[in-house]
Amino acid sequence: MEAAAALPEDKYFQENPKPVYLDSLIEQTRAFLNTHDKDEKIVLVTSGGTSVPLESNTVRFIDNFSAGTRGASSAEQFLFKGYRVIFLHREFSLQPFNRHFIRTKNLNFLDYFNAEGQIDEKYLDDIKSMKSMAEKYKDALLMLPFTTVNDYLWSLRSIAKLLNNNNAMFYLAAAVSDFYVPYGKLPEHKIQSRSEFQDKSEGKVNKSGQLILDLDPVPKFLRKLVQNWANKSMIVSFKLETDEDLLITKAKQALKNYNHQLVIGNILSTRHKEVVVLSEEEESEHWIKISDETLKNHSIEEFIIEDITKRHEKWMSNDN
Ligand SMILES: CC(C)(COP(=O)(O)O)[C@@H](O)C(=O)NCCC(=O)N[C@@H](CSSC[C@H](N)C(=O)O)C(=O)O
Repeated sequence: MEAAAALPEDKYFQENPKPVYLDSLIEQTRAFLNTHDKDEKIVLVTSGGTSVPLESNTVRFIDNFSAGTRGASSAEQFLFKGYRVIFLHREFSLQPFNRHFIRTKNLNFLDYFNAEGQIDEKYLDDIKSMKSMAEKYKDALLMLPFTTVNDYLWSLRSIAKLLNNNNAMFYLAAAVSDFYVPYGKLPEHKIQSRSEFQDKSEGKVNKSGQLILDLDPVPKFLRKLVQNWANKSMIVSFKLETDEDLLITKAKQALKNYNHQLVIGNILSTRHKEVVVLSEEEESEHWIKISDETLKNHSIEEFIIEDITKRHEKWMSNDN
């Protein structure tokens, strides 16, 4: 059977309804932009994985892996570099500053407190220092959540149109679904596990009780972002692979296909320790690698953002 062709980006937005909260997200973004000079450096950091609901009243969904570490840690580094940050993140994924106390090895929320309900002495300094940093940067950080790939695409397009300027950077670390169930094909109610209980029009479970998934490709929104929505901004996308043999080729292909400024390639299993930066200008691959020793007291995002912000300075001075 012929693979379904991806909807052209504009058609996607005609056929898949906007999230109910989109107008409020746009208002929040406008208000955030209005509280600062328009030529101040700003970055949209996307973070976490998008989900693909299988029913409108969602019981089942397909998720994209991402803890949100890359995005949340990068957001912190951008703030330290004087950027304002719009953090478009998967709801409940890791967040700047808070991330240091969530999903840490063998430590749960209540482990930070003693029997009297006070913060345990041994964690007090860390918590106080993170709290003061979160306070210091709170006015420079706008937190905007998404859940589904549809939430993400509508939000990205709306924010991009407001941000489009050469002092703005797009740092696309979110793990975005490549396949989805178009709104017109989405069953309204929970798919029944036994075919005799489901409305024949859903046809998701066959006679042998197998769940048959029929997903369409997500439109290649990166092209629209580069050529239209944010054509004045510097755009950094991430290429995620699990097979090392594919990484460089796929990252170069993305750069060629979309004509944006940077692709950061990473392998799922080594993403905390090494990435490769490929730019439209340089032919060579620029690897950023950190040792296990360095990783004890630093994050790779410190080195990534150091590199990326230097490139953005150049980009802005060339008055692109
Ligand atoms: C998700 C991770 C690996 C971080 O992990 P955590 O720290 O655990 O959060 C991130 O570094 C990354 O590669 N993010 C990007 C992953 C991704 O989905 N990249 C897309 C490109 S952007 S999705 C755009 C669409 N497919 C298109 O081509 O237009 C891809 O590889 O294909």
